[in-house]
Amino acid sequence: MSPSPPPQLELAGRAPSGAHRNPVLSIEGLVKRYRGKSVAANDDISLTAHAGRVLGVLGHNGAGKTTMVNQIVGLLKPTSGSITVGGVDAIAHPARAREIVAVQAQANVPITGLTPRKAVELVGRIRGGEPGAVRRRTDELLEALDLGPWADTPAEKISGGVARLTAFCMTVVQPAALVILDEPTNDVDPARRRLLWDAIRDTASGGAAVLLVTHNVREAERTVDDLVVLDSGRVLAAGSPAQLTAHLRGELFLELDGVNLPELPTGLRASVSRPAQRIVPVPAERGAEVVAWAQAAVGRGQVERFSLTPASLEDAYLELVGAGSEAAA
Ligand SMILES: Nc1ncnc2c1ncn2[C@@H]1O[C@H](COP(=O)(O)OP(=O)(O)OP(=O)(O)O)[C@@H](O)[C@H]1O
Repeated sequence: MSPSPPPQLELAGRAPSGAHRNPVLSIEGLVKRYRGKSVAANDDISLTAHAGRVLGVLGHNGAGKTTMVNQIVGLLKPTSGSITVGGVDAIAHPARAREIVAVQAQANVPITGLTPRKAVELVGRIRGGEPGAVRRRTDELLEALDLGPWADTPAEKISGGVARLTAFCMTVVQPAALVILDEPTNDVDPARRRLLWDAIRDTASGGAAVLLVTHNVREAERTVDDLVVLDSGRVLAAGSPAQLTAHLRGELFLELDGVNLPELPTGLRASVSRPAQRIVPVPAERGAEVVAWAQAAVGRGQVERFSLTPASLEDAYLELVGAGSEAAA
């Protein structure tokens, strides 16, 4: 049985209860066509981001995420549509809008000649922080991300992951109304990635609207309040993780790993089929039967490993953008 189609979901980041009436970022009908390209990189995107909330933007390679970010910060001029940041028309007045935005770009800013601590303090001072406060905030961030061992190491000797975390600290060392993070977890090890997700939540708790661009659907599920799923430049779905997965309630997902996978039980069909992996939606009432079937297949050596779990955001995402997504692999 294949999962039922996703319901019509409300448009991105709309305040769930009217509690967030003043969006920090509001995008309406955004279109960007690169010269010489027939397909729009952003095709009628609308979304809002609110203070105190994390808005995740999910989408696989080429979905149009970075194009959207570059327009918000004035690096690219939209073909049409509007972008309002803190009440300022960000297309007409990009410099004014940028004053209240902090961005961690996909590529790290080079900090050659500095240490992580010096780089973070320097940005804090450049952005108008008082020296003592910047020092304290830098210490706090370095500790929160367990960067102590590298804090005073020359940039030339730090790893990609430490450089990525340093770039995050540089972005949030001074408060900003809108914080944009473009793939902040790239290259970061699993233990520090958890710390980083906590730090991202703390950034929103501190009052910022956080726009988080990520491929990491599994981890984003625990961090974001609202989500926008982009595909081929368009908003495919938007809402909270609970809204996006609601139609899959009562559905379980069987994941099978092995090089000689057997035929599935009658009536079941894989939604993801890779050479040594299947992901199979299973109605909850067939759970016990399917576990017995999978255990028998393990006994015969046809399945190396299996799991049966409730639907996750990743399952909903795969259903939306298609199983071939690199993002979800
Ligand atoms: N400067 C450019 N000129 C022409 N086409 C571009 C340019 N930058 C991006 N594109 C195209 O626009 C589309 C969206 O790209 P974009 O980089 O915004 O996607 P993305 O979701 O950020 O992808 P990724 O996750 O790989 O960074 C792609 O088809 C890409 O090839």
